[in-house]
Amino acid sequence: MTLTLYNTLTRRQEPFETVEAGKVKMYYCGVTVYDYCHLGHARACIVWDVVRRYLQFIGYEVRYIQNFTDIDDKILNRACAEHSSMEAVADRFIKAYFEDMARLGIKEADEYPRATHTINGIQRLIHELENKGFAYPADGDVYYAVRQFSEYGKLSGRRLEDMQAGKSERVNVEDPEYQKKKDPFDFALWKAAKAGEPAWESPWGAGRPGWHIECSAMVRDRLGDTIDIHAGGADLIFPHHENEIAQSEAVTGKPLARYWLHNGMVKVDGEKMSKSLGNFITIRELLDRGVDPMAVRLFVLTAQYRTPIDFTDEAIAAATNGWHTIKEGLLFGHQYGKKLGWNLGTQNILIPNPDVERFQKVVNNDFNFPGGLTVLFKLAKELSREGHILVHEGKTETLPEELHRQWQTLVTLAGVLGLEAEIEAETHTNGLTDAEIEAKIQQRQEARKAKNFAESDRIRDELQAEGITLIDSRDGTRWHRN
Ligand SMILES: Nc1ncnc2c1ncn2[C@@H]1O[C@H](COP(=O)(O)OP(=O)(O)OP(=O)(O)O)[C@@H](O)[C@H]1O
Ligand SMILES: [Zn+2]
Repeated sequence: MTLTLYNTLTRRQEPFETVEAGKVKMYYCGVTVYDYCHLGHARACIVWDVVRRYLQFIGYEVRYIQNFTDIDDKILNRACAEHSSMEAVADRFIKAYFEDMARLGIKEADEYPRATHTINGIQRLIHELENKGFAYPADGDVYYAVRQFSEYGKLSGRRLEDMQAGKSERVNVEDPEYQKKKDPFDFALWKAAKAGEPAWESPWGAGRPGWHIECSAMVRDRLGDTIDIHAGGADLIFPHHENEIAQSEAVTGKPLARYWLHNGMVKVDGEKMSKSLGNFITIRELLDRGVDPMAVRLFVLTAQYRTPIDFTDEAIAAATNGWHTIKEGLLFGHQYGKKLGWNLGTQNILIPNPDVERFQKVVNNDFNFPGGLTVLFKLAKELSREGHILVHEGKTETLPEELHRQWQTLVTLAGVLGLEAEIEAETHTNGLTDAEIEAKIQQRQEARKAKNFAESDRIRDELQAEGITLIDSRDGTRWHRN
């Protein structure tokens, strides 16, 4: 079974072959820290978290680096508005980032370099670019000369000539930078200090780095000249990633990344969810509304990672339903394992296991996580069905060992997608486990059949006292915790 990935660079799906056998070097362009993260950032972080988990699951050793852009006009504007410093704003939102991502179950990256901690690496790279004729100073700024890099545009498929024709969208003649550039498409590697802004000494005068150069420097510092996967949102293909390639490859003469992978956008009414547009919901707002973090993961994973998804209340509600189904399956072992006489920990689910094979086969096709989820849903539904049979009939249809294998498979595969149920909270709320509640409902059914209504009322009251409400209907009795 080979993993094949759609590579934005080649516009084809290709077999995944790493530079070094068995090892993956992966870099993801993280957030600019001037506000709380929204659902769009959640999608990007969840997708790359799951990609990393999956690569580890299939046996790779993964080194995963994610940056924080902690110097930027937007951060400076916020610091100014709050009479605070750029560093204080960045620190506050980095802290918030970790809180939000922990709630979503995102595993921490191996390292989180920050632009302001990489100034030496950035300056080294600019210096080399200048020596090789790809960069020129202009009045305290330094610009990258895009026409010197013959492959400029290879990632995005944009050619300078075409952009020239429609240049109005990109070029602002009023912009003071425009006056300094040799070509309107040149971009800043270094910006001269403005009064009151943070600045670092450099051979070009005091100033600060441009945005694109920080990633080229961080990749080189932490991972080397050529990495396996460079990831980010599709909104970064142009100009950010195009410029990263131009910077890094001009210096090293080697490909910056073998595979360029891009997640699709979370949209609202067809537009990118974005801090700048103001059409966003933050992760903490969504979770504080009571949306389960695992439902957010499911919302993200039910779409192929490259396709755009619309954020709607209905989509979140559907994901919540889906999560309840998977959660019931995940809790099966905790509820019924003992009763089924499982000897926990004695099985090795990975040999030979058709469900794991099916999961891997489908996900190997360009990280098809929605396809992988169908395997999880099948297992979860089957386990829930057996759970109900067990409660009502005292035994299961399938052999306990086989159910044990199915449950372990579900837990393992759900873990690859970062889906985990909180065992204590779910099975022991109000002192009664789901199985105990189901058993009491069954006793009450039997009392009612025998027309022993005093007993059936007693059971109802007993459950009510435990905070459990029963709802009788023609199809049987449903229940919920209050
Ligand atoms: N709506 C979205 N859907 C999916 N990914 C997104 C979305 N918005 C941002 N991202 C991704 O999140 C990561 C961090 O983004 P960054 O902090 O640069 O946000 P941004 O694009 O400036 O956001 P905004 O436009 O909201 O200010 C990038 O990889 C980016 O592509
Ligand atoms: Zn980047």
